Amino acid sequence: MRSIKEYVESMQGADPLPIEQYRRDSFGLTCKKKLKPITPVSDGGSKQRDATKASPEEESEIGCKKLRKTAMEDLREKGLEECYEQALQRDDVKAIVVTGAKGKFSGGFDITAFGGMQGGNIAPPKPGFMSVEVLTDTVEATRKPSVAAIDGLALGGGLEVAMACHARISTPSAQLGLPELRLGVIPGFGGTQRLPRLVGLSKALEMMLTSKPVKGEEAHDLGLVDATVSPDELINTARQWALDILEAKRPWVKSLYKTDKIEPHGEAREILKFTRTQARKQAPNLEHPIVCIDVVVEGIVSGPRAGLWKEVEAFQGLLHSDTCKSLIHIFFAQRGTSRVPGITDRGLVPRRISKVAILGGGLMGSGIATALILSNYPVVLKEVNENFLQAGVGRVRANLQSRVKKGKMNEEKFLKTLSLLKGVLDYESFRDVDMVIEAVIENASLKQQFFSDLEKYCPPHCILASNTSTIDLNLIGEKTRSHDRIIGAHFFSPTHIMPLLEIVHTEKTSPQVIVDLLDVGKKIKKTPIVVGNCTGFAVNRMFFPYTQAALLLVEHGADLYQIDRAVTKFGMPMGPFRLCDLVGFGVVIATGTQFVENFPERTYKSMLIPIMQEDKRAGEATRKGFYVYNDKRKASPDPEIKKIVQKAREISGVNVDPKLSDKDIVEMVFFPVVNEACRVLAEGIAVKASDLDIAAVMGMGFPPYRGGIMFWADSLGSKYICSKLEEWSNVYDGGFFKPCAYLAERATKEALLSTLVERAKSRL
Ligand SMILES: C[C@H](O)CC(=O)SCCNC(=O)CCNC(=O)[C@H](O)C(C)(C)COP(=O)(O)OP(=O)(O)OC[C@H]1O[C@@H](n2cnc3c(N)ncnc32)[C@H](O)[C@@H]1OP(=O)(O)O
Repeated sequence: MRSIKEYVESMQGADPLPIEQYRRDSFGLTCKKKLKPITPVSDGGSKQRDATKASPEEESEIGCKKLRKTAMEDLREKGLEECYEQALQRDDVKAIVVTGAKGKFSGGFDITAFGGMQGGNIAPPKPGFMSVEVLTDTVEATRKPSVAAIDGLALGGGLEVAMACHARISTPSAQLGLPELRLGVIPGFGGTQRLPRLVGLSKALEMMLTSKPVKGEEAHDLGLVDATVSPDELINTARQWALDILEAKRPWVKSLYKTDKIEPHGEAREILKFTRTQARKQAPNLEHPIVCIDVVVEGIVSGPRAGLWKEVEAFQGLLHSDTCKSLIHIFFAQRGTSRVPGITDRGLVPRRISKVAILGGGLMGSGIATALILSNYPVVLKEVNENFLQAGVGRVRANLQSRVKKGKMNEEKFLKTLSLLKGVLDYESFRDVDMVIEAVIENASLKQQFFSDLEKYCPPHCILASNTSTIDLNLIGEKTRSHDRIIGAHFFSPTHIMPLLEIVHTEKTSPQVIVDLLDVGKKIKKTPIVVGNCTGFAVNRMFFPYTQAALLLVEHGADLYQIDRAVTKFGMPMGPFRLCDLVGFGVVIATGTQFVENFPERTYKSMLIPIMQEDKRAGEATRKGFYVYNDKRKASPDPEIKKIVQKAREISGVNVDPKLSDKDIVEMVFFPVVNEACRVLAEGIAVKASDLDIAAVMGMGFPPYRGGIMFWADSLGSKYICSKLEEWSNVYDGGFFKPCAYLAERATKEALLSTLVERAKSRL
């Protein structure tokens, strides 16, 4: 018998491709490294090469240049298909191992190519080329066995290639998943058909609908991979496995035709019914989860080949949907937030932050402390007295315990993480910290005092950050001489969960300090947006008209519960009144006052909340706000509210309008938000519109499948939005609805709001 090397051609480095650089490879999947062509393996194991041909590096260079063409041209020119053709033709190749390089398998199809196909710049692929012709009729159907050797990520198209192989070997830490639904499409290379046949309907639907990957070990338990081995053993095990298949020592499995994992008929029907109901309930505005279920069903009912063709057709349709365009925009916008012109392009290297201090152990301070210790930062938490300190430390402990309860953390890790927290009552432990985050109540003079203390006790290099959500940072730092190291680190509650971090800088904040905080933000797994200094910064300022518009509408006759229902139906996690209850009327009034003082010409002064306070209502905490709350914090409309609203209407003396439709309500609530977002952009508070999209999605819960506030606005058109605002501005007193100059100018040109052509100098 000949040696393994003589039989097996490893396609290592060829296809599918490693994830590291995430560039488009020659068959449309993402890769980092340049491609290497197939390298024949001789008897002695040494590599042979035809000297008349280009070196592997030269060839891969050519391959990479070709990548700039269309995804499908690339696919046809030199990709999996061609590599397979070569491997199938060669007599010395008896079996095939498909793998990535440098510990990565594949991140899936190149998402940038989606944009090209949507815009018509990239020719759409021939229907079924990859899923039927290449993967099913070549890779899976061929007479030479293929084994996928998976390390690192195997996502989307990458996993779909692996599933077309006759076996899969992975490392225990590899991550395998089909996250296409997160992008508004469904798996398009046969994943909807093969995954249910490998892991069963129930798990396959869960993996696709949640987009969550599984680790190698779980994948093994599920039957998605056939064995897990260490990275060192991966290729050899895969080679041996392929040989074993060839020699009939192991089964030659075509996963497309497996049936043993699909649940029995009755059970399958129940699973599908339940999943469909859940999908409709959880995402009533989304079509693609239901399409995904339909495609899976087609395969079960009419056979996997029919399922494959339905998948091809459905994928093409979804690719051009608004949902897909929006979600792809969000994917890239999120990754673009850490690229800050004038800051991150200076070559600055983030300094090491070894220890952080937090001032104030309330809800925000304890949440920030939790986020930091979870990422292994030692934290000093200071409070003013023992009681407050114990309460703060207790909150951190409770945050961690909830992770233990959910199985996200074991007891040992819990104790180790908590040991990183030190509670103190004085500033002594601040002498060697690299960063302080102040998280005390929103009171400018109190904050000024604290910052002047910090300047005395902290080392001169220490970053002085404030978690203020509205107060001007220049005011906070007024009594210090440390303006270059003062920065805003605005977290969102609940801090250890919410993904957004708004980094606010003044004209004097040093770029190094911004780069340092960006790095900390990344390490604690937050998405940072860097913005300029003003009242409310970008997120709160942009969204202050959200509540204001809702109050205005109620005083003008709208039903407040209808407003909340219309806004939730649009896709927000909760309506403006439910949000006010959650935040508490104290905070709503405190932040509202900042806006009334700073932007008097465009704030709507409603009496509704002060009257509610007189009625001893403060929001959810007091179980009474716009809603009443039971023991389980379930909100129910309160019939008593009518009287309070009536009183507010009488004080305002406004005319009551005819009934508004849900569409009117959504527009009247969100167009003022768009208007303020335009101001924020025009003033240079935000560097790019896509940052505001991410701020809206991650800070306010704006539905990502609408692409964020500016992306959504552009889908409606600046002219339409401006005309509506003008119309309402004429009907309602005051400047609340008045379109800003930027919006009006865009509307005249019928231009996009998100493309900045001429704008005020960026404050960065
Ligand atoms: C037909 C098929 O069924 C369709 C498909 O395969 S659709 C694609 C399915 N794959 C995915 O959805 C994976 C998307 N990518 C990810 O989830 C994450 O990027 C990841 C887990 C792979 C890596 O995460 P992480 O290490 O944090 O790196 P991250 O910052 O996200 O990405 C690094 C770079 O790669 C890019 N990138 C990542 N995946 C990409 C992809 N599939 N296509 C194009 N670019 C991609 C990012 O945009 C980013 O670019 P930048 O440096 O210029 O900003």
